[in-house]
Amino acid sequence: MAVDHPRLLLHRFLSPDLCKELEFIHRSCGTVGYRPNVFSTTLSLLAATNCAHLIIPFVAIRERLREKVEDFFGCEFDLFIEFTGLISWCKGASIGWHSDDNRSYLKQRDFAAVCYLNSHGKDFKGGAFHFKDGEPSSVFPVAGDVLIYTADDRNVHSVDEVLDGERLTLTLWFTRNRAHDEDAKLISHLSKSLSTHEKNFPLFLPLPASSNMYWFSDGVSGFDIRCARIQNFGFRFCSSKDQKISNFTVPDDSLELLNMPVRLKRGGDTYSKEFINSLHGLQAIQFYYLKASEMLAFGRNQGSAAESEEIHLLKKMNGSELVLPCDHLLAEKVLGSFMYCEYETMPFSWDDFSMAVIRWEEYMYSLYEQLVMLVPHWVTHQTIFLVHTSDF
Ligand SMILES: O=C(O)CCC(=O)C(=O)O
Ligand SMILES: [Fe+2]
Repeated sequence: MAVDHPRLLLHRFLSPDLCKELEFIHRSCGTVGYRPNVFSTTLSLLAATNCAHLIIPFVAIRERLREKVEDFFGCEFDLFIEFTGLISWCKGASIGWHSDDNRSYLKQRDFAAVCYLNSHGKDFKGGAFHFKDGEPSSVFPVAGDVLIYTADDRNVHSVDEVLDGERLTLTLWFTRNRAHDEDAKLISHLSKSLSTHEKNFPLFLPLPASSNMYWFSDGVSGFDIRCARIQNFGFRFCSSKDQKISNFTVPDDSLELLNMPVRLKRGGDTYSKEFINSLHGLQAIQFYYLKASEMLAFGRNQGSAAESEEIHLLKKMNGSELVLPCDHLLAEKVLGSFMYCEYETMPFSWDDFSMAVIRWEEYMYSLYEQLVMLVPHWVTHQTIFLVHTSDF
């Protein structure tokens, strides 16, 4: 290891499927981030929005990363994870020379691990990573690769401005300071929320954070990230039948409509299923595109009779689009149409979409079941880890 610049670049550390799954989580749950033109999905956001089951796909990779960092820097069993988050940078985002512990409130950070979930040149333009000194001097993100470095001034680095598309990473910081252990805070939150789960609220349906967390603004106009994400796939949110427009009073802040039941519209069709809120609809759409290739192969033909019946009940109808103060042109400019090109030629089918909604529910439920099984073990050991089935 270079003593002056302790760092490591690992290729293909994450499988393509895991990269896609984490991308699905970010595009279904992410909020506006801590800096301009950045979006983020932290584990505490997932826990706070009734999506704690979506922490499950992170568990194994967090464990592998911690082992790798401890091993490489020779500090076995010494590290706590301080932060885990999916972070995406869209057009205009960049960061100048800095080290990751360069603020008084960041001093606890000892090491960073940045996992690239999509690729430079394919999914976005710009966004190359540079170290000020030492080798490698530049890193061009490739999905699956991980960059590990110390958070101190031996690894001063920068990221070029993103010029198009959305650059996505899973970023972790590690600390030797137990007081900054992310797991302890998450476990206490999870055990409380599982024991006091609202009886009337469906187990794994998303509950939105406050509307301003989804609002992207460039200072002149803005858009809601949930609307922007579905717009890029050709969808719009519609009012649900329960919102009788004639006597329905629009809340003062019309964005609150996104927290109420909605339907989805695409082209001239409105899908008759009601989603509990816009995040629920957004998750279904993102899941359809996550599974798109499988879905096309699997298709309607192999669905069970019960499923086919359910699908036929979901007829198309007329729906009125929600009137929201979203600047669609800005959304397209900021998020880019880069990644959506590959989907443009893909035929869309409502039957396949219905199948995706069913599969989404099964997937969420299976994650929820795993969470319920795991949390007591996490509470006992005060750490988030993979419990092997033989240990149950
Ligand atoms: O995403 C990257 O490549 C690095 C980001 C970074 O430097 C930071 O978040 O501090
Ligand atoms: Fe950094």
